[in-house]
Amino acid sequence: MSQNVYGIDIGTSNLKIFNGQTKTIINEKNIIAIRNKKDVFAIGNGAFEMYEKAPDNIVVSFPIKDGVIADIKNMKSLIEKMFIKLNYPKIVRGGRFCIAVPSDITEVEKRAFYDVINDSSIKAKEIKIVEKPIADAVGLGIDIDSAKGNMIVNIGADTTEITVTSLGGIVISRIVKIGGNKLDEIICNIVKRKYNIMIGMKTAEQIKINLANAIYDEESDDNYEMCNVFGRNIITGLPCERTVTSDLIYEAIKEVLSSIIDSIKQLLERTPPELSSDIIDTGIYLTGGSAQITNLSKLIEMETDLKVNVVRNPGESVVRGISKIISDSKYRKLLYTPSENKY
Ligand SMILES: Nc1ncnc2c1ncn2[C@@H]1O[C@H](COP(=O)(O)OP(=O)(O)OP(=O)(O)O)[C@@H](O)[C@H]1O
Repeated sequence: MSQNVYGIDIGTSNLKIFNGQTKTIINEKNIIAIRNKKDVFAIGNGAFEMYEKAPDNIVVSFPIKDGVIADIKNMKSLIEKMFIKLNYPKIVRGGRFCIAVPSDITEVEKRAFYDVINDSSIKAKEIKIVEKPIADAVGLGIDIDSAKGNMIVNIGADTTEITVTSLGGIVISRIVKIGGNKLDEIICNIVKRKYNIMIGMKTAEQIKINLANAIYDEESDDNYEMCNVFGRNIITGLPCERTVTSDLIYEAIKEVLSSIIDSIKQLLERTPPELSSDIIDTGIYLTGGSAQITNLSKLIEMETDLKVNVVRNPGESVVRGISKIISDSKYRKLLYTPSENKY
């Protein structure tokens, strides 16, 4: 049966919306292009096309920074226009909304996510929020009411959220401000340092997706890969092309990956022993778009001696969880309304 319900995961890099009418998920870049400081020129994937290419009168920006809303005005405009673009405006009238929020942020920051819908032109009947790791757990198919402890590590664009859940709640959780964007940034830096070539963040992301490998064996030819990149030579100022290899990318990213693993180990050390034994049994669940880095799950397994589970399309695990939560009344207890604070 179709339902007038919508689930939203507002990430730093991607905006994911579940539509209960069509039972579909859309996943677009969470970015907006504003022309002449006032007109919304483009949103989502269309605005991302313009990123790092737009003339001075068009400002292309991401309204979320480090997992929290940095620009509420643009975030509201983006959501409103996204619903119009997806042709939802007629059906959302009177709809019920569920928004996922990071757990390790302040109540004021959580309230801002709620206000994105509440203060917009969308006429919602009900708006609830759910903690992201809880939605992640439901999306992973974990029995949320069980007394068994689970560790979920969600590696997104700006953040890594590490959480231990049990009995439908969060036992401990920590957000580290490191994710896929940090890797893109250091890939830009190493290409500049090594080859005197300036590349954009989009090119760096493509290099990461094609070449990043969390385990690199210098003795083996199997993991040696390369790709051609285009940029600007900082000495001549001219456009140029250059081959970048996987060993260079490994050297660049290995420290960032090891600091993520250190944070996982720190949370394991703080986990109550009874829950630790459950985690030994079930292993760690790895989610978020950056979980797709080649061999990252294997590296975490080697470093922690724990099994690591990765699901298909890990970047949509949270929104898959929200879709289940909002569609089934048995999950209603996981939803709440944040307190009305001013920010
Ligand atoms: N195949 C891939 N290999 C490596 N990284 C990838 C791949 N696909 C996507 N990513 C990275 O995943 C990140 C986006 O993941 P995700 O959608 O979970 O983040 P988000 O929810 O927008 O961010 P956050 O959780 O930090 O708010 C980006 O940094 C992107 O480059």
